[in-house]
Amino acid sequence: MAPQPLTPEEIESALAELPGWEWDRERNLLKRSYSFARHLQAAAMVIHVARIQDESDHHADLLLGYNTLGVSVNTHSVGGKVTERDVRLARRIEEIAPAHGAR
Ligand SMILES: C[C@H](O)[C@H](O)[C@H]1CNC2=NC(N)=NC(=O)C2=N1
Repeated sequence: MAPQPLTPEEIESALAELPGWEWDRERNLLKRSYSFARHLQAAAMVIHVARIQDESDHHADLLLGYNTLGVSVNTHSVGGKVTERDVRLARRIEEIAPAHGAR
């Protein structure tokens, strides 16, 4: 069943428990930027996030920089809106970020 787009209140409520994540209202997506001491730490996190995304069949856009990793996500199947699937992916990524040295 297609996930329902979240209301602004639901998004803000979810973000309250996702430090560092923002709702880009213009592009209607959730985003977070992580920074690292070393490039390879950022690159290693990309692989881990990719595995999580394939497991959950929900994929963010990832932007790997010198010592940064940008994550932005919404749900394509409902026309690019923020749903519970995006919040769930953000929570999973937050769970693994500290072990990668992400700040
Ligand atoms: C066929 C496959 O299950 C779908 O295309 C999945 C893949 N990953 C996805 N990722 C995101 N962000 N939104 C989707 O609607 C989506 N759909």
